[in-house]
Amino acid sequence: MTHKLDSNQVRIVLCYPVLPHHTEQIQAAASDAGVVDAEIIDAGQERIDELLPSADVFIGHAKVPVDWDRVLAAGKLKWIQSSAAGLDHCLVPGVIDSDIIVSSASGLFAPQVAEQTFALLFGLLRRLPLFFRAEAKREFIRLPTDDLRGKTVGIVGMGGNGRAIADMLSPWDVRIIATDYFPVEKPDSVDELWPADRLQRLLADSDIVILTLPLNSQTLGLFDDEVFRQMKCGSYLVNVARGSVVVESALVEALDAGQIAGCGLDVTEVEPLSESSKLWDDDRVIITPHVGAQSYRRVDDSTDLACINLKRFFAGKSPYNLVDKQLGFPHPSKAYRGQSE
Ligand SMILES: NC(=O)C1=CN([C@@H]2O[C@H](COP(=O)(O)OP(=O)(O)OC[C@H]3O[C@@H](n4cnc5c(N)ncnc54)[C@H](O)[C@@H]3O)[C@@H](O)[C@H]2O)C=CC1
Ligand SMILES: O=C(O)C(=O)CO
Repeated sequence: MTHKLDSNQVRIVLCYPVLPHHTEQIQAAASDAGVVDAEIIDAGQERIDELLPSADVFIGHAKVPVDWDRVLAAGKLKWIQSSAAGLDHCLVPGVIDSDIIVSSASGLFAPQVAEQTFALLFGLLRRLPLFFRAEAKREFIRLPTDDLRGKTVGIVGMGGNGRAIADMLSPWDVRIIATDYFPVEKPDSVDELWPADRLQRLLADSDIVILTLPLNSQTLGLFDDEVFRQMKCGSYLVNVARGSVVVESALVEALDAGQIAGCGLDVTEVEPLSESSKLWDDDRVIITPHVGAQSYRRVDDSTDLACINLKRFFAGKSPYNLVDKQLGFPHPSKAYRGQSE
């Protein structure tokens, strides 16, 4: 498969929070890749909709609405290197049906997402929301807390994030079970890896369920009333994937019914979460504002991957994390796992 563009004049439009040195790094990578005249434009969120139709290559993650029909009608865009692992921002039907190649940041933020998962998990088990609220009122309340050790942890989605979480969890004397769409290459840290359709079995066994699967047409609203009823009574849920995988009204009901003991949410159905949501006031809930990947390293790491993939793309090779657009995520054989070339 060759991805060489017709012209040596290539316009690369960026839409993630780059600094001038990131733009220079991309310029140098394009030059190393043999592009004679690369024009790098930092569109930012403000100008992405205006500039995307003129781009040959798009690197970034548009958080504002983009007129994809206009982009497709212009017929110029060849490749999207998403600066997010989730592709809900760009995998619209027109892009899926087009020849545009899409590659993702899958797994790139796995160490940070794993740490975020741990923060949420320990906060829940050690009842930090309750104690923080008491602290704010100068109250001394002493109540028992829960333990991680001895628990069964079920991870739904064994991609970059799921694997990093399992590796970080494994020294903690826990049993780790997981499901994945492609249940291949079971990591040593995982006790059992099952296909995605064994979710019910995973839920029945797990004291803690961690969501690390992508949002796509199959996973939208997956955690509904019925799925919550399949969870072990008194178990915990941590969602570091996408809010819309969970039906929030069903989650609130599961908490009200005591079906689940608590949840840690880095993501919600609508972001920011509505002011009127019952979840805000619940001592068994921790909400963080979608910061799993928001470490100081993020832009550097995203730029490094973009540069590696630029060289591959212009050499006619598949970029790492090449997305299967019908599935909505990369096949594991295409995964970026820190390769330098
Ligand atoms: N909270 C945050 O800041 C972040 C959230 N994310 C979200 O987490 C998701 C996962 O990220 P990565 O691990 O980097 O992506 P990834 O593409 O490496 O992994 C996704 C895995 O889920 C599996 N999968 C797909 N459908 C499934 C199903 N129905 N059941 C079980 N497994 C299924 C895939 O086979 C793949 O192994 C992203 O799609 C994104 O939405 C990613 C990074 C940061
Ligand atoms: O990479 C992703 O998908 C994220 O959600 C990061 O913010």
